[in-house]
Amino acid sequence: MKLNVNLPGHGYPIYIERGSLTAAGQRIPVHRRTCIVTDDGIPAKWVNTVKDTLPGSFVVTIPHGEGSKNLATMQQVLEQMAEAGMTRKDAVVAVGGGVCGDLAGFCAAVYMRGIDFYNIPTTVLSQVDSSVGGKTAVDLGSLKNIIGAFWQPKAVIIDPDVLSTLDDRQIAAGLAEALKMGLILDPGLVDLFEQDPLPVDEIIARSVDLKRMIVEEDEKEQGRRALLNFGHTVGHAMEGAWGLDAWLHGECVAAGMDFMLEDDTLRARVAGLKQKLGLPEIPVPETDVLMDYIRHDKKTGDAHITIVTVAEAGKGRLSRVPFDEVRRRIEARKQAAAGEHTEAAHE
Ligand SMILES: NC(=O)c1ccc[n+]([C@@H]2O[C@H](COP(=O)([O-])OP(=O)(O)OC[C@H]3O[C@@H](n4cnc5c(N)ncnc54)[C@H](O)[C@@H]3O)[C@@H](O)[C@H]2O)c1
Ligand SMILES: O=C(O)C(=O)C[C@@H](O)[C@H](O)[C@H](O)COP(=O)(O)O
Ligand SMILES: [Zn+2]
Repeated sequence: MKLNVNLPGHGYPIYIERGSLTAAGQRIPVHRRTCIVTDDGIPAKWVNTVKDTLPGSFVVTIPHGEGSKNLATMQQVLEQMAEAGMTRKDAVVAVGGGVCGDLAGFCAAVYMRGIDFYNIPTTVLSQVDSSVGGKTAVDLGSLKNIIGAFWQPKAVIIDPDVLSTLDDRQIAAGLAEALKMGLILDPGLVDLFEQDPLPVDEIIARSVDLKRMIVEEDEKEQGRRALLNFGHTVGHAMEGAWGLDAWLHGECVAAGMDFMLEDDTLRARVAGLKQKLGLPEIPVPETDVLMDYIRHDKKTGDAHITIVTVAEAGKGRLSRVPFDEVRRRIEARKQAAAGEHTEAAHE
């Protein structure tokens, strides 16, 4: 299956095909030098399959995990690109999850003020969400994605076969972003999560298409693209507050959605789906700590913040609210959770 992201002057194809890794060389034009950025948790067989199809390519491997998504690692990658003599005519190819893709894409965006970038996502999360749309970034301390650029890839190659080596925790965390996509845009996608076994290929294809659609509509997040931030306002804060490698991004997004669901029946349904996926219950940090992180949310301005709420599956809503509305929501959920625990103890 091939989708096209139609953007003025810099549109690109997304290939979704089992086995497409072996054909990467047919999708990526020959460059003089191609820097493949990967991490040390990604099975070598996937990286070598790509490398073997790309003449003139070399591999730069970063340590796995969110702890690598920073300026220090980025500098090391850029130094290796410079040492290899890469020019403006060369390309960066990410083979990995969202960490590799975000960091490699940002390297491509700034190296000699911008060179070609290709994304080959190898996690569920990166296949359903991060590989498409051109958000590239690194973290600053424990503040998520504070330094970055919009830099669209030239092509995205999604091969669901690579997920065969991914562990269950990572699969669940990636599916959380797909569930997010359904909750804001597509009730039919949410329904897919009720099926057994989970129709993972269909979930991937449908999520990617939704992402394509919203990126075409609002490439630089001036409006509706912010819907994709559902669960992230509190989720990013939880990620930072517990330390970036304590919980996975997708797990925190799943936890963060709870604060922004506006209907009890839907909240119960989502809780059931999260449990079915095996997503963890993440303890909620101190409200003041969360609020300190939320002050750095990219949707904040002066005393207000844009939040994404969902009252009905498929109907995400953006609203500009006073900053303290987020505090109120966090406190309200904490109180509700405390009440549920007391009730359970009395049963
Ligand atoms: N740019 C965007 O639009 C966007 C969207 C969503 C998330 N993100 C970012 O993505 C990051 C999370 O990405 P992620 O969930 O892919 O995590 P990740 O990149 O850390 O990958 C997860 C782990 O899986 C391993 N791995 C990757 N592919 C594998 C495979 N095929 N088999 C076995 N192991 C494999 C990696 O080594 C790593 O340890 C976060 O930094 C988040 O902020 C960005
Ligand atoms: O593509 C987008 O737009 C998203 O918001 C997707 C999110 O899943 C992703 O985590 C993104 O990096 C968060 O955006 P940020 O601007 O808050 O960093
Ligand atoms: Zn996300």
